[in-house]
Amino acid sequence: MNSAPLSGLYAPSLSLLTDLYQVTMAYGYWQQGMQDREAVFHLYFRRPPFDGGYAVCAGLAYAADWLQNLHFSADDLAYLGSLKSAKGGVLFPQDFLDYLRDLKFTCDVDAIAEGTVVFANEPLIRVQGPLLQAQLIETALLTLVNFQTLVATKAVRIREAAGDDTVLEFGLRRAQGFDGGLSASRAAYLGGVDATSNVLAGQRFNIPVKGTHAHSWVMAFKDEAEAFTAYAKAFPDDSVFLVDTYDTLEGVRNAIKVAREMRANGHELGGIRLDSGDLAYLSREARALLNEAGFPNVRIVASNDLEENLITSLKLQGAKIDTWGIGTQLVTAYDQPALGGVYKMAALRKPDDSGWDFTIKLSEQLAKTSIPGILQVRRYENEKGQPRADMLYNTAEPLPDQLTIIDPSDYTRRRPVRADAPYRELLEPIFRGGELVHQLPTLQESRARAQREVLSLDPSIRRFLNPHTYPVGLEESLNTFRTNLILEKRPLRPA
Ligand SMILES: Nc1ncnc2c1ncn2[C@@H]1O[C@H](COP(=O)(O)OP(=O)(O)OP(=O)(O)O)[C@@H](O)[C@H]1O
Ligand SMILES: O=P(O)(O)OC[C@H]1O[C@H](OP(=O)(O)OP(=O)(O)O)[C@H](O)[C@@H]1O
Ligand SMILES: O=C(O)c1cccnc1
Repeated sequence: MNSAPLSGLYAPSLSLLTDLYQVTMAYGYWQQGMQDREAVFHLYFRRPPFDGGYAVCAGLAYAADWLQNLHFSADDLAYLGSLKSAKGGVLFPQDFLDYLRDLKFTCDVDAIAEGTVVFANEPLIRVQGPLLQAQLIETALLTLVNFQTLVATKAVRIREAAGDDTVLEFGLRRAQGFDGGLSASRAAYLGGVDATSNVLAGQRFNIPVKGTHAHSWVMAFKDEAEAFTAYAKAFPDDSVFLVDTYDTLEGVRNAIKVAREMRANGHELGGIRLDSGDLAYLSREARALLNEAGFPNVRIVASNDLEENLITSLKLQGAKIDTWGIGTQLVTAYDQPALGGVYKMAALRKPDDSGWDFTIKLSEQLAKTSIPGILQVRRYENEKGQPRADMLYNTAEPLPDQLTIIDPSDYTRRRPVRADAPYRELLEPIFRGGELVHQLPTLQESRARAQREVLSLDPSIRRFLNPHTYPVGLEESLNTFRTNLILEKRPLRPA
């Protein structure tokens, strides 16, 4: 079988990271002469993940990087040129491939900063530019933002449950392939974990790397104590012993024995790790043994399919765990493996260039009907900077003096906005005319933002169980316009 070398996966051009239909539509638009008609698209999700009250957005740095490098290489074009139609002719003619070869990304992109708390229906990214380009980038934006937003949100929840304890991400081996593992490590760090076991993520993103050792280390020696002694010899100041290979509490006693030897040589054992059994009981017993032996500072690390609800439960059970090692549940977002973010067209220049046609995708469910316009998200905050309500409005239309926010699923729920209410506009310019115009924050800055933003949310929105719904509504004139557009587009079916 002809298999491409893995080292090619991160080659400069990833422009084919898309669904075929983006390219077939691009050809169709080009054939129709519609390629440069200006269009506006929004990327948003319809429900916060994990039945939670919010999400923390992530993935913009990857998306910006992908957009900056968007071009079709000779290899890409050769591949597209090799695709056949059902009748055996070429799928894409040479003159279209020539067009793609010369294509330069020229769109405007506005986006919400990574680490910002976001809610259903809010555009995380708005793209405005030539229809062909704005459409072509859909799949890549979705794959990059959906997954990282999902994992960052999961990490925030785990951080909430762990409080001030240390959280380590151990997921690479269980992640969805190595790109999934790499972007999950990044998103998990953005969401608040303290370190990762993923060394490539450490190198690429400057994330602290940490770890213990595996059961195989213990199995490789005559007995557990010998294994611990050997590990301590290799890492006299960085040892955490995995104590459950044979019998956990016996393992703790062996760890104490070796810790005494280490102390005699001027070193301190860093910690022990529990990886099976009743973690509440075993951690309490282990703590007692360590304390009695004069090792109150030896940390207790726990792992084994942990997630936010288990951490909460273990804490309620009085577990004495200082550090949580979390793999599978975090990097695969186990309880909700996809965010479900979508990318919908919201405006198209009229063919005669005389203004905008605002576009809508209808659905049987009002909640799934898209929002037309060139949208901005305005977040109203109280004096302490705590979010109170978000308003989506159409920047292509003048705003009335008196603003009212309408719940789009129930127009009787309305909130007048005080004229002096402080607010922030969340979408900020990232690309103008295809040029990056924004100094993207470092991962560490986005992580700090996520922590600040989550803390500023009301606890009723942060709680895991039946969280309060944060108010996100449409500015009244946008809501009226959308309602009329729905009525105009929906066929009248006589009873
Ligand atoms: N006190 C506890 N309360 C609730 N859940 C717990 C507690 N202790 C451990 N768990 C969790 O229970 C799940 C199953 O643990 P189980 O005991 O079946 O696995 P195990 O002991 O690790 O088995 P194995 O040796 O096969 O790995 C894990 O997700 C673990 O984190
Ligand atoms: O449970 P997770 O949240 O996914 O965390 C990662 C798991 O990966 C390791 O187990 P594994 O059995 O793969 O290797 P080991 O022999 O080192 O325990 C580790 O011991 C954790 O249990
Ligand atoms: O360092 C560890 O303890 C570790 C790393 C990966 C997976 N599980 C545990």
